[in-house]
Amino acid sequence: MQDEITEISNKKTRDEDDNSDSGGSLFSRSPSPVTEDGKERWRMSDPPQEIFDDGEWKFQIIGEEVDHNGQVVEWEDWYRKDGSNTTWETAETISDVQWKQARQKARHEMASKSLSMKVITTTDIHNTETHLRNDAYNEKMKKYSKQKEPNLFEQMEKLMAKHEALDRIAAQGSATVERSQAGSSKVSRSSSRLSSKSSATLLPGHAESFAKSRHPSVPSISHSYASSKPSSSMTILSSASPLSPPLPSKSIPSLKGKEKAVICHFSSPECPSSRESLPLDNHQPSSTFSSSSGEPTAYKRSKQSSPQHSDSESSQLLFSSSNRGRKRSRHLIMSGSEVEDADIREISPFIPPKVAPHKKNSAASSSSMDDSLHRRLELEKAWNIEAQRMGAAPIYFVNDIDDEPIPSVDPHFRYIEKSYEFAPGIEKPSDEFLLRCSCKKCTKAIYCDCQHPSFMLDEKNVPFFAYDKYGLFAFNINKGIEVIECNKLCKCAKSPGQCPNRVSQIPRKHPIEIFKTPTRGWGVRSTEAIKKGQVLGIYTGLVITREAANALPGPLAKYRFDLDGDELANEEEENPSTLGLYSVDSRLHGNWTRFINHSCSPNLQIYLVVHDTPPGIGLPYIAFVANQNIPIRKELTFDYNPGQSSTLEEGADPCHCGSNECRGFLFF
Ligand SMILES: C[S@@+](CC[C@H](N)C(=O)[O-])C[C@H]1O[C@@H](n2cnc3c(N)ncnc32)[C@H](O)[C@@H]1O
Repeated sequence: MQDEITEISNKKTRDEDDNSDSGGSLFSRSPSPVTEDGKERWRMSDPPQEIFDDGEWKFQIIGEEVDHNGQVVEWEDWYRKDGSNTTWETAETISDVQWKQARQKARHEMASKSLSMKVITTTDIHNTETHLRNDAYNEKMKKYSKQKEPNLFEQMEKLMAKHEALDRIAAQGSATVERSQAGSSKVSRSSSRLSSKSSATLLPGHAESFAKSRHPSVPSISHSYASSKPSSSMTILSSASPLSPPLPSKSIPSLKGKEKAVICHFSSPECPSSRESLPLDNHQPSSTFSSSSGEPTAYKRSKQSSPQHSDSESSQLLFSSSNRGRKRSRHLIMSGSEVEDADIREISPFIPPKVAPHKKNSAASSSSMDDSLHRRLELEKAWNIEAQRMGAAPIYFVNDIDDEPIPSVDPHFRYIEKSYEFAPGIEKPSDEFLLRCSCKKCTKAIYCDCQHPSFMLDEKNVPFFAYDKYGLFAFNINKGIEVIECNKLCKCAKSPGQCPNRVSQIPRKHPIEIFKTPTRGWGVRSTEAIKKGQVLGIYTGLVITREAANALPGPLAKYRFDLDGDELANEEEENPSTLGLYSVDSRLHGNWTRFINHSCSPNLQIYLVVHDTPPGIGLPYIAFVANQNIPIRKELTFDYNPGQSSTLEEGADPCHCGSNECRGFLFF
């Protein structure tokens, strides 16, 4: 049999060579199925049968590509027993397929990565590999059925026990600190008390999907690309109150290996991080760091020991003492767990803000002051721990307008600096679908494989990058086009800073103040001047379907951002990348960008960028870039709806952007 196949394939190669000059399509190059002396050389399989059953066309796709013109396709990865490898297949003949060894291995690897089947809601069937995965998955399940079924409940119990153990350690740690600081200020005591613990919990609905995941059912082929049926995968979300992670303490287990742990108080001159970063008047929030002497308050403070900056305060983190110089890898230890992130290049300190002087000396006012201050510190702490873990500059809350200490965020809100969370039923496509390049340095887009599907082409169809050599956005693309950045799998990019085409992935370097405005709720500004073209961050949150987003009642839709790039389109312009499948909801997960207010004359604009999802599937990030030089502490704004005219529509709120070009109303 094998000889026959080899013979057929050799013959085919000879024939192809003979016809190699004929040009034209793959099919015009194929030899005639009949030889000159009238013998059958090879036989084409029949075209697909159009079987309409309940209105569905039943066919299966073998391999990764199909020809849209309905012509015969030759496949590289498989052959039939008779040696042919052409065309579409009906379900009945599919068992005949022999996978080539390398592909077989790849399929099994793909299937073994996950027990759940990915269902990608996309019209792009080229990328779904639906049959391939389905088939490989079935083979794998057949193999598994002979083995002991993995008990996922047991695994979950183990996981929960582990988290409980960590909680106990953290609780003991906090108690140790509390005892050792008896007599210190109220703020530090209450911040210990309010520190919460982390535990793993199954959210409502997940228990069911978890149980299902023990006997996952393989979605049918037609489902896989005809609908966005939720997959049976399980999600365990940590319910650790992100607002108050446990305080690190001296009783926390030490660093791995030989490195010695030192306690770093941000306000202490001993702290490597504070020494590097001070004095940084740009990094200080306006109301909290004004200093009459002109010397930055935070710097002055670092020289004195204040009870407000005691060990138990939120700004306490542990760093590895092996740090040398600025570009080192640090170990950041939080609540007994160690996070190592070589990408953390510049850790800016979270410096506890100055306490405003008490005007009234009554116990009541001082306790409410403590409470406000405490709430602000807690939120700043939670957000900055996460921002800092991602190597991003600090975030502060400032209110010079009234007594509201912080914006009202949901108690379960979780800060995410630079990625999406996905709602149950929506899965992030696996990294297998990511493009990758093998350039050493991505100096020219034309040589960078990541740019092949890009629409960023000049008039000669030559691709170009979206950023200039200084890492600034070049404003050279049509609105709505997805910028394709290199990703973690590319050869060029060991870390975002090393590739000129990973700009939106570089940790944010500008500190952010979330401040109360007189008329627009809370807004955003930076404590540093910002250059035109500087990319500031991406909108993060929970990815939900468009249907779910449309069902959100008005007030809840405030933090919704549709991933269709409509905000980029002008009235006259068609948006080329409108897929409109998903929205991002930043009510429960998100970052500082959720506070960016609208202006009819904005100083930021947005663009679409992909780096950890494939292009063209409706899951880009929304990146914010300065469209002009922005002075220090000027409010950062973007236009929520650039195509909107100023005609009043029902439900529109009055716009208070204050611009001369104000269109008068806010539209969503
Ligand atoms: C995404 S939120 C921005 C953050 C918001 N200011 C807050 O305090 O949470 C959008 C909401 O902010 C308010 N907002 C934003 N820009 C505004 C403007 N130019 N005029 C009036 N209200 C504005 C509106 O209430 C709007 O629904």
